[in-house]
Amino acid sequence: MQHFDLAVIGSGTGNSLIDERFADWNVALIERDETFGGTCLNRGCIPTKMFVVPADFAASPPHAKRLGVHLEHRGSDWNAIRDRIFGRIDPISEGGLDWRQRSSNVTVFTGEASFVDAQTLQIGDDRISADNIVIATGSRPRDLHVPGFEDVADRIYTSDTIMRIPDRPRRLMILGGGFIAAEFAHVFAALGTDVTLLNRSEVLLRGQDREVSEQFAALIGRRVRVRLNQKVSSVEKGSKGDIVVVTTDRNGVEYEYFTDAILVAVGRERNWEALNLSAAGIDVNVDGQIRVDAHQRTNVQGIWAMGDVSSDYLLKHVANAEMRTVQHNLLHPDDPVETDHRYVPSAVFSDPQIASVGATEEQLKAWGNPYVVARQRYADVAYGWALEDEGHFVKLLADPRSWHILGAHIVGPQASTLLQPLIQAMSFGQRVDDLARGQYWIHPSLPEVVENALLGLLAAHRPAELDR
Ligand SMILES: Cc1cc2nc3c(=O)[nH]c(=O)nc-3n(C[C@H](O)[C@H](O)[C@H](O)COP(=O)(O)OP(=O)(O)OC[C@H]3O[C@@H](n4cnc5c(N)ncnc54)[C@H](O)[C@@H]3O)c2cc1C
Ligand SMILES: NC(=O)c1ccc[n+]([C@@H]2O[C@H](COP(=O)([O-])OP(=O)(O)OC[C@H]3O[C@@H](n4cnc5c(N)ncnc54)[C@H](O)[C@@H]3O)[C@@H](O)[C@H]2O)c1
Repeated sequence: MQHFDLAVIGSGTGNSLIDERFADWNVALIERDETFGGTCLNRGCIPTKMFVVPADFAASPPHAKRLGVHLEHRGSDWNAIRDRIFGRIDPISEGGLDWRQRSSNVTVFTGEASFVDAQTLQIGDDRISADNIVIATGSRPRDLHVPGFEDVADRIYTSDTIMRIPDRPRRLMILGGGFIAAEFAHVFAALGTDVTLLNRSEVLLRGQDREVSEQFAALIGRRVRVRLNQKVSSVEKGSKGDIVVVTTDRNGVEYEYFTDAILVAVGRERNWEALNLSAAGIDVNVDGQIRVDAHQRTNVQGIWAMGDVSSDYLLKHVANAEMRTVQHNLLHPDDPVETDHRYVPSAVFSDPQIASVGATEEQLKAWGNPYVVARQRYADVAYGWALEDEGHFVKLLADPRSWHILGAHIVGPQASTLLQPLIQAMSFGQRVDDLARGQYWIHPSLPEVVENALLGLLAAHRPAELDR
């Protein structure tokens, strides 16, 4: 049996862990998928955003029209878009595997890892042991079981498969109302597909500040058919070779939709089952989330976990932060660090785009936290006039005692970019007044919408002690 200093399970964020500081370590890297590099690179963040950019172009004519420019979306070449994206990504994945296979200190195992005991892993016919084991096995699309799915299985997709389809469907039914549903609704609608977004609950992007999710639903609802509070009860082949989706609302009323393809986007499951965690005595929550402490340690000495399989956040920047914690703690066992999960931002790259960090207004109310709130419309700053903006805004929540930002929520163009100074302010404890007036804001740039939101907070609620 081969023995290693370190075994890493999963080639997504797990692969990034093994940097040059581990050159003296004998490392095993185990990946069960034929594709190397994990979700973000191959079927997650990166390809989706590479689809969003052409979609943004395709969706631009109505925006341009408001400015007096007559553009026409005369069609998009799905094959060209898809092949450009994967023509860039696939070589990165293949090159990454090739490079790893040639590294002198890393042995790549292709196969599914499962624990034999706390220091031993079985991978197919190979059995290896390691002093330290890092679990970075990520997550996968959650299955949805609907009567009739098996009859149209060749036209049911998940985020893993839909980006590589040979032809863009004329009609697409998206099941779910979260991040993935929101992003693909934009992509396919912009490129010309007739999209229906069907969600079980009454809220899209649940978990966002309520005003943001309501505005998102209103704006995306102009471009795709949004149906809330409906559950799919069955699916069958239609007489014209299409798919008939039968849904039921809360009152038991049935509806029928006709579509050419279905995208199931109802959340993700953590990849824990195959690991045989009980053989190593590793604690796991009921939903398969491996339990870790702030140092990314599981309850078993020498076994670590990071990323989607253990994190509260299924986000790549969080997986990366957790990975840096594990790296440090492996290299400096006497000086361990913790992952900072205080201000985790996220963005939904749809149209409209959404970005947020910190608490929502609903959470602050529920927690009984005192707060002040300000809203700033894009339409009321100079760059918003240039955009002839309609319906986008920044919403800020702050603590009226400390004047620290408690939550920031943006719906509109460049939301993810605009949010960054607010994340920085929260992370470094900057106060609203310092952030607003302690620096220049370039005029007349779009970030003035953030500046004005900050000034709005102060104008509405400025305490006397902040007057200078
Ligand atoms: C469509 C989509 C879009 C996304 N967009 C964004 C975005 O814009 N921004 C963002 O921050 N996040 C985004 N995410 C989330 C992000 O992709 C994930 O949070 C991140 O990739 C998780 O990384 P990971 O290393 O934990 O897992 P993964 O990258 O999934 O890696 C886990 C690897 O482990 C392998 N594996 C699993 N079990 C075993 C086993 N037993 N043995 C061997 N190998 C195993 C898997 O095959 C996989 O390759 C998106 C996700 C999806 C699906
Ligand atoms: N831009 C980004 O950062 C980005 C993009 C895509 C995905 N992600 C990550 O991936 C995660 C998964 O995305 P997602 O959109 O699949 O999940 P999600 O958790 O964001 O949303 C799941 C949706 O499915 C619905 N749902 C759940 N079970 C259902 C059922 N049985 N029937 C019908 N509807 C059901 C929920 O009501 C919800 O609307 C996200 O939470 C996010 O962390 C991030």
